Amino acid sequence: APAVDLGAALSRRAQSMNASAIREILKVTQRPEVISFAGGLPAPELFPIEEVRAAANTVLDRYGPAALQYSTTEGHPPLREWLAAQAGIPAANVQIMTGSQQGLDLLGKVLIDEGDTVLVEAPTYLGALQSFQPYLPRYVQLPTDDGGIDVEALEEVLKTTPAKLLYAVPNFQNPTGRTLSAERRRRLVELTAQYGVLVIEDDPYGQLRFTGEPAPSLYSLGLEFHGDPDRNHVIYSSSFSKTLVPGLRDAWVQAAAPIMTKLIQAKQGADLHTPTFNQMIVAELVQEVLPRQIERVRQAYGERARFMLERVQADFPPEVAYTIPQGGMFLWLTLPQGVDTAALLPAAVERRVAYVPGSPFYALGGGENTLRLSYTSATPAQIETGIHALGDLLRGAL
Ligand SMILES: Cc1ncc(COP(=O)(O)O)c(CN[C@@H](CCCC(=O)O)C(=O)O)c1O
Repeated sequence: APAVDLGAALSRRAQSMNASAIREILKVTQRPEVISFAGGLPAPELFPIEEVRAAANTVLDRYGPAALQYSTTEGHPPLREWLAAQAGIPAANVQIMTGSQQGLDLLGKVLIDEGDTVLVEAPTYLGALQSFQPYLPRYVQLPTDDGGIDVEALEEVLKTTPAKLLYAVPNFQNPTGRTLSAERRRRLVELTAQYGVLVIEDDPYGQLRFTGEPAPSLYSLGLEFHGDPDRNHVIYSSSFSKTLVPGLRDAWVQAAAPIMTKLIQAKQGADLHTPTFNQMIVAELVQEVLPRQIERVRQAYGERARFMLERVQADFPPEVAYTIPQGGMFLWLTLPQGVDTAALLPAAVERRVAYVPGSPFYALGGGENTLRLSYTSATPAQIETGIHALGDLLRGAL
């Protein structure tokens, strides 16, 4: 039979796609003997399993077959209404997503034309790069420091470079753990409004603050600036993955009507709707269980972050720089130039410890001497052992 050249059949979009470093590493780190600081996985031992079991039963008792039937693309009304009330906006401006990863993919689909300039932090969340890549943007990297995006540099870029959108993770950024300061948030919202640049505020970690003072979301600053959710140039994306559980794949986007209309159409084409049963379960949990769970994980993650920082200070060579997060799941290491953290990973896994090499978090490459550590899914004992092993490895590599 004649062979068909299947590779040649792939679309240009498909040919531009690449694997997620995190997803690939997770396959390796599933081995029980490996202490993984790689995936931003919530602590499994803290999952509210009994509460989810009870909610599932309540949902089936209350809704019966409707809990297992097709439902609307926009999302389960009680869940949308609860989210809208939390944000102080109409439910029409809230769209449920199947994980905020789907939100990023559909926002890429409805906003990015080939060659559009997309401004991203250096480094930024590699999952966003993976979602945007198939729409063939032109990335421009924004420099960041301990206060997050350098808004002076942003202004310089905007003066010379027309940009379609800016993607930012202002709270406890993935991968650096940094937080955008309040005054820089105001400046960023003003500048992007002035130059007509849409902002995607990706905020799955906002509730996981364990120290310092909260700053207003870019979305709320945009609302203040425009006075109307349907004129807000800031799009907000968040998720129940880090505050409740990731496996139910429940998240949401807040956007102005012209964008929301297209997001819904894109979602119709993607998965029709987020699983009905999962949405109803989450809607059962948001009133009482969610606030308790947030307190629980904030406490636990704060302890684990402090412990990991203690161990890093004790066991790592002085040449290693690290960020000090105020919340979230990550801290970010910068090693001396010339160290290649991707090349070091196999030796780390041999010592039964894993991390995410930093280079995939840079849209335009670089960062070979950086790496990301997550402290949330390791117990204090595992943190002590894993950081000690990593310290030995890094000392040997310098
Ligand atoms: C800034 C940011 N935006 C969206 C997501 C996706 O979270 P969900 O789809 O809402 O679960 C994430 C989740 N990232 C984690 C989880 C990915 C884990 C995995 O690929 O299994 C990580 O960076 O390790 C994120 O950090």
